[in-house]
Amino acid sequence: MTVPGTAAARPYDVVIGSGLAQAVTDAVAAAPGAGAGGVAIVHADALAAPAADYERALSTAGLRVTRIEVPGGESAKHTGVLNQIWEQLGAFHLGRDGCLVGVGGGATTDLAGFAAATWLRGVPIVQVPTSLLAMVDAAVGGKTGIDTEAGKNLVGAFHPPTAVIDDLAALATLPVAELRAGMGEVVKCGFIADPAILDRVLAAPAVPAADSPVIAELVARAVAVKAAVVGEDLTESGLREILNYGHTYAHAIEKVTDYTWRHGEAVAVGCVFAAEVAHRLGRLDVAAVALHRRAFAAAGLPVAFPQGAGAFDALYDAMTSDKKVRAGRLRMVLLDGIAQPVRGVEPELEVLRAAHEAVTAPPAGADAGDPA
Ligand SMILES: NC(=O)c1ccc[n+]([C@@H]2O[C@H](COP(=O)([O-])OP(=O)(O)OC[C@H]3O[C@@H](n4cnc5c(N)ncnc54)[C@H](O)[C@@H]3O)[C@@H](O)[C@H]2O)c1
Ligand SMILES: O=C(O)C(=O)C[C@@H](O)[C@H](O)[C@H](O)COP(=O)(O)O
Ligand SMILES: [Zn+2]
Repeated sequence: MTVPGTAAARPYDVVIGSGLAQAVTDAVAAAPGAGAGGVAIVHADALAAPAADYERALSTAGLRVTRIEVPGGESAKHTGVLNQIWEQLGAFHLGRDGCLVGVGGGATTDLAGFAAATWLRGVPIVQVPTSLLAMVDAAVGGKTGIDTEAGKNLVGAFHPPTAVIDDLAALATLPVAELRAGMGEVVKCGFIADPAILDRVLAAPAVPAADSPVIAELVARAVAVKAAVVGEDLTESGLREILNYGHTYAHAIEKVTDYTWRHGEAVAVGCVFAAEVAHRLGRLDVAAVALHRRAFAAAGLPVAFPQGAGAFDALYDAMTSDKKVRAGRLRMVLLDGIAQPVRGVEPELEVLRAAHEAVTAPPAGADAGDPA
């Protein structure tokens, strides 16, 4: 699959398959500079074994290679870890004709991508996502960045990769709770653009096995949604905002829980929150709101945030850091129907509060609000 080029970026391929080690070496060879200035593999600690395999293959191809290990997960999206990467790139003398390779979940590809965007004011990166979430979303589209005290992803750059290698074999070692979290972004794509995703998830309510054809189909469908959008609007000046469906509330959940909620879990509740807002504005009917709860729950995801009960002010404060805010006004992506996203809706505070109450009340007779 190819992500179309824009005025600001070249087109690039997202290769989806199993056993794609050679594709990583080929992608580095095809990047501008072909890795001649050195190749630095930035990988999460849990991915040391595949990173070592890529290192061997790249060395065998005659390239100078180093590995930079970072902690897996959100805690690595910080200036301290980024600084260590910069120091190691300096010691390795990675040149403008060098290349980074990002290996890990979305936190690692966001971090490695930002290191690539900033080192020497920008060097190529080949992204090798190893979580479901990173394969369908984080590694595709060029949003890179880190978190700050003020909030999530507040420092970053648009820096598209030169290739993305989605090796589904990597999912074999991914903990099931992480696989489930990745379904949050997959189901989001179902609501904003591809209802066939919702049909698949509802037809078999369980997290699909990592090596199943269902996962392969869902990855292809979700990547197609993302590729089409970022191919039209890399820098989020318009259409790309639809990929942020559910994220206004999701990022607030992540911040107020100190990132103990996984991103994909928070996105699931954030989409239910957005549906509740849309319902109160007369945009979505009760059935569409219920469909949100059924689809995310079918994928094993939370559809409520009971811990947030009474915490509206803290969540609202976090929501005001949302990048879609303009002139101090919170702007949301909502739906006018399934696969009919609308951008730039400015709900009144009382609507937000009511939607918050609807998602913080524990669902009757269920415990679907707690992440695993
Ligand atoms: N840039 C974007 O467009 C974009 C899009 C969506 C999400 N994101 C970001 O992505 C991050 C979430 O990504 P995530 O859900 O992948 O979480 P993550 O990167 O935190 O990974 C979760 C854990 O799984 C481990 N892991 C990853 N792949 C593994 C594998 N194959 N085997 C064993 N362990 C593995 C990681 O090292 C980590 O400990 C968030 O920071 C979010 O903001 C960015
Ligand atoms: O690619 C995008 O654009 C998205 O909004 C995809 C989101 O799933 C992703 O979590 C993104 O990192 C959020 O970006 P932010 O600009 O709200 O920080
Ligand atoms: Zn997201």
